Parts: sequence; structure tokens; C-alpha cells
Amino acid sequence: MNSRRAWLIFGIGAFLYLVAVLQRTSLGVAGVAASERFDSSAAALSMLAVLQLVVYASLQIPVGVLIDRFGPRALMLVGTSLMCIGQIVVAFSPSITVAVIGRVLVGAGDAAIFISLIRLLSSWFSGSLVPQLSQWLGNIGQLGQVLSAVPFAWALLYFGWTPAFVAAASASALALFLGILCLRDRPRGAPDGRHTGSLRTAMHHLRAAMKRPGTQLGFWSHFVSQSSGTVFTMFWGIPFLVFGVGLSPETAALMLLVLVGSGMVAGPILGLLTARFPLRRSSLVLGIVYVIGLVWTVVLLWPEEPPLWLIVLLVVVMGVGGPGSLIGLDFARTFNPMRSLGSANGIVNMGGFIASFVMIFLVGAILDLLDHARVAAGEPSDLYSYDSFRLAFLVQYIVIGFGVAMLLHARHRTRRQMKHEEGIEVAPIWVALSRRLRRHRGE
Ligand SMILES: N[C@@H](Cc1c[nH]cn1)C(=O)NCC(=O)O
Repeated sequence: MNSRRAWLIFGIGAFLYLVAVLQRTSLGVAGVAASERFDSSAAALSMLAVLQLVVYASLQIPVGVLIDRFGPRALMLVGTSLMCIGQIVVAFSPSITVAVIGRVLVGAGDAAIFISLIRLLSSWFSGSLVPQLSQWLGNIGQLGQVLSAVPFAWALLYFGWTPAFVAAASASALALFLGILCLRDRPRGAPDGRHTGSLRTAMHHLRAAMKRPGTQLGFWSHFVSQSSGTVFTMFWGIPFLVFGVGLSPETAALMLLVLVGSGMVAGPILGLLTARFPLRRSSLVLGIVYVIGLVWTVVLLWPEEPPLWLIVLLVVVMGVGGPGSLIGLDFARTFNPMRSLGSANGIVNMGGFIASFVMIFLVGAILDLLDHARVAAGEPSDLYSYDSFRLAFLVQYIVIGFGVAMLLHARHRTRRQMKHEEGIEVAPIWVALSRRLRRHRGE
């Protein structure tokens, strides 16, 4: 535990995750190139990203169960191989149909990485280091977005589609090699935590994890906090900024980097706040979501294309949502026993990705609808006009608003259960704050 070998595992694991995020986000950067290569509609292109996310999200529970059965190393190696093959398929795809197959493989491989890594952490590290390292892992992984926004985008521009995607696949091949060489499930002599029970037992643990209000609270926390940023970085950010707002592709790519940078600053702070105020984790999540919603409202109400400072503010607040979603995994950790933690993590980690694929698809569908209406009215086609984006992005209020309502419901049930089982009563935040203020004043 916490040994030098553990730090090597942390480094290699983080590299595998970073490469997974590179593959995951490469399509967001290649969206414009994809529309030229495949000559497709916005909805068809968004289907590429949506399918990848659907596959990712739908495999979270099976992967969680498989981690508990076969250990995280096996899952990480299989996942990295699938991503490598998937990107090769995308590299040589002559049509959008073949590209879809490639991206499905990428989504399937990606699904195995993060929750395996979170599980690996618990075997190699102990104590209060674990939640802090989870935030750092999340942070390091997001650097994969930097790799897709800078070297990958550069390779795409100068060498074209096939060489850029082959180069991305090579990064997965390197990660696979290092993973085979260095990753181990647990320190030598540590007990084998894998369960060898039947599928029925695994299903029993899964059902129990699903039923727990604390797991549901984690799911909705993940759903509401990271989805706005994921929609932006994975698909609609670059077209919105380049064609809608009118930024240069370089400035648009820089905005995605600012989003990642903001998450990197926020992650450790949120890690500390989560550890310091465990009973206020949901308020932390809600605070993040309300601020994201507020800034989006200002952007969408701005009379013309928003100024650069407002776009910077938007990406900064969306960036906080990424590490904010890890609070959801902390709910899974604290409200579930170890035996069903893999499954609980899988359930929670689906949240943000389900919200994202629903919104990516709806934004694409609305853009297409508005453009058809424009053409039918005799105007020239302008698929990515700023006004169309303004309407399409309104879907966030419906999808995330629904998530907030569900989060509040799950929180109410979680608090009721805590009071019933442990006698812990959590007062509303304003009551707690005014009590604290009164104590401070010595009243
Ligand atoms: N929200 C991310 C993690 C994160 C940390 N900092 C910024 N983002 C998440 O849910 N990750 C799961 C994954 O597979 O990447």
C-alpha cells in the first residue's frame, strides 16, 4: 500500500486513462473534417458521437460486475485494445457506416478504463489519499483532451484523416504495451478481492446497489454536473464556437483547453471540500450546476454573438462540472459495501454520459430541423448558424433540469434513510449556515 510500486501503477494507469480520453474526444476535434469526409448531415454526424456514448454508458454496469469478477487489469487491457482497433477502423473508414463501427469499438473500450482505474486505486493506496488521488487521476486523464485539441488536431490539419487517426491508435498500442508490462491488480501478498460467486450473486449485489438511495444520488449528481461540458468537448463545442460564434479554429481549440485547465484547478479543491464537508456534497453539486445554468443563460440571452470573455467564463464553469461529477462516485463509495462497489461505480458513472448522449443527439436533430425549415422558406442553408445553436442548446435546461429534480428526490430519500438508520439529521444548507454564523457571532 502507498509503495513506490503503487505510484508506478498510478502513473501507468493514469497514462492509459489519458490515452482513452484522447481517443474519446478525437471525434469532437475532427467533427468538421468528418462532415467534409462523409458529406453527412448534423444529425448523422452527432449519431457517431451519440452511439459511442451509448455504448460507453450501457457497458458501465457489465464492466462494473466484470471488474469485481476478473480484476481491473484485465478490463483495462481489453479496453485499451478495443480502442486501438476502433481508431484504426475509423482511420480507414470509407463511409460513415464503417466509422460508426469504429467509434462503437472506441466507446466499448473506453467504458472499461475509468472505473477499473478507480478500483485499482483502492487496492494500491489506502486512507484519505484515495479520494484525493481519484481527483488527480480525473485531472491527468483530461489532459487527453489537450492531446486531441493540439497534436491530434494539428496532425489532422497537416497530414489528413487517416494518418491522424492511425497516430491516435498508436498511442493506444503504446498504452497497451506499458499496461501489460506494469499493471498488477494488487500488491504481492494482498488478498485477492475478486469474487468468485455465481452470476446470480453478482446480480444480487447489482440490484442491491441500484436500490440504494445513495447510489441514485450519485447517479443524478454525475448526470447533472458533467454533461454540459461533455456535450461541448465531445461534439458541439467546436462547431458552435467556429461556425456559430465565429472564432478561429485555433481559438476554439484553445477554449477546450481552458475548459480542461479549469477542471484541473477545481478538481483538488473539490476533493478537499468533499472530504471536509461530506454532508454537503449534494449542495456542492447543485451549486456547480446552478452556476453553469446561469452562465449559459447569459450566453444564450446575449443579443448577438457573445464576446470572448463570456465564452471563457462559460468554458471555465463547465470545466468545474467534470471533477464535480466525481462527487457522484464518492456517494457510491460511502453508501455501498466493498462487495458491490464495482457495480455501484458503474451505475453512477453512467449518469453524465446518458445525459450527454441525449443532449448531443437532440442538439443535432434541432439544428437539422431548423435548417430544413430555413431552406423550405427559400433561404440558403446555414446549418450551424448562431441563432440555430441558441435554440438547440435550450435542450440543456430540460434534460439537466429533469436531472436536478431527480437529484433532489434522491437526496430527500438518502437523508431520510440516514436519519432512520444512523440518527443523522442533515439540516437544509441555509439553516446550517445561519447556525454557523450565529455560533461565530457568539449568539
Ligand atoms: N467527469 C469525468 C472525470 C473528470 C475528472 N475531471 C474532469 N473530469 C468522468 O466521469 N470520467 C469518467 C471517464 O470515463 O472519463
